[in-house]
Amino acid sequence: MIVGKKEQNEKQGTFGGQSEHGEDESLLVVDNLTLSTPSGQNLVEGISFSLRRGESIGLVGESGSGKSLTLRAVLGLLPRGVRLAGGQVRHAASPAMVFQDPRGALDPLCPVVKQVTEVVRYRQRKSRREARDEALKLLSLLGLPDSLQREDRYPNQLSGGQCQRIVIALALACRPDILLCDEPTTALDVTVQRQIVDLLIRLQRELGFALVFVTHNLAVAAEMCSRLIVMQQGRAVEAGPALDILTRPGDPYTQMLIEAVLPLPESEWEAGQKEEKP
Ligand SMILES: Nc1ncnc2c1ncn2[C@@H]1O[C@H](COP(=O)(O)OP(=O)(O)OP(=O)(O)O)[C@@H](O)[C@H]1O
Repeated sequence: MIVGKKEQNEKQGTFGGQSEHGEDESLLVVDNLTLSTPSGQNLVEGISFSLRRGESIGLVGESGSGKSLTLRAVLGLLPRGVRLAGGQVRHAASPAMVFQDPRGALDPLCPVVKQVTEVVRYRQRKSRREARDEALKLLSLLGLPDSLQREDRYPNQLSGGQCQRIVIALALACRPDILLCDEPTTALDVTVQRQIVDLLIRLQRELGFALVFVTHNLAVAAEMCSRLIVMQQGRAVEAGPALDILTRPGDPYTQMLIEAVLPLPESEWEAGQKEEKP
């Protein structure tokens, strides 16, 4: 069952606001989520986590481990052929999603500033003029060049990194309390990946949204997120603070993912230092 704030409040009284003890409640609770095919094959099994405002969690694992399906269940958009077979997702605020393929997520026939303006206008209920001003502010926040703001550029006139920034702007135009990112750096080259990771870290600090970050790259996840869930074949094999998982992996699969991250080549200076030591 995927339940929003209003329904949840009706069912359990306090979810999404202050608890009876005055503590802040979670913005998102994924409780024993199980997704299956119509024939009953489980694709995701028993995934649980919760997030408060400003917290971040990374879902890590190899291709096909169930990360994207988990994220889609949080968004409430399961693909055809996948059904909720057990558990529930409860959110106290509506999430927005940054998809993996930035070009595919944009309308190729509409100038990018107009795309952001339309989302601001619809989601923030602003006039066309106010919405365009707000859209331009968002684009500056995302570090897009002024030229892009003055001229009406189409997605095919932008680089992959610029398209990904526009896709992030579209998600932020919804003023989300929960941001879902599905491998947002996979389609980009390594230097642009770095910029997008830094951008998301800065935006989360400034705007305070809760973040669910899906990636197969353990190093990126550990940098973005304070907690990790390591998934294999639809199940969580390990979950906990990112640092603990990286330094003391409890499961051989996690160990294998850590070893799959290539170490940086040892610099000549470091090599020299080692040789000098007795
Ligand atoms: N619409 C669908 N119908 C049937 N099976 C599906 C469907 N979508 C995904 N699956 C299966 O569910 C499993 C998990 O898929 P999912 O896309 O969540 O993996 P993932 O961990 O996100 O992989 P990747 O990193 O490659 O995106 C896979 O075995 C996949 O084949």
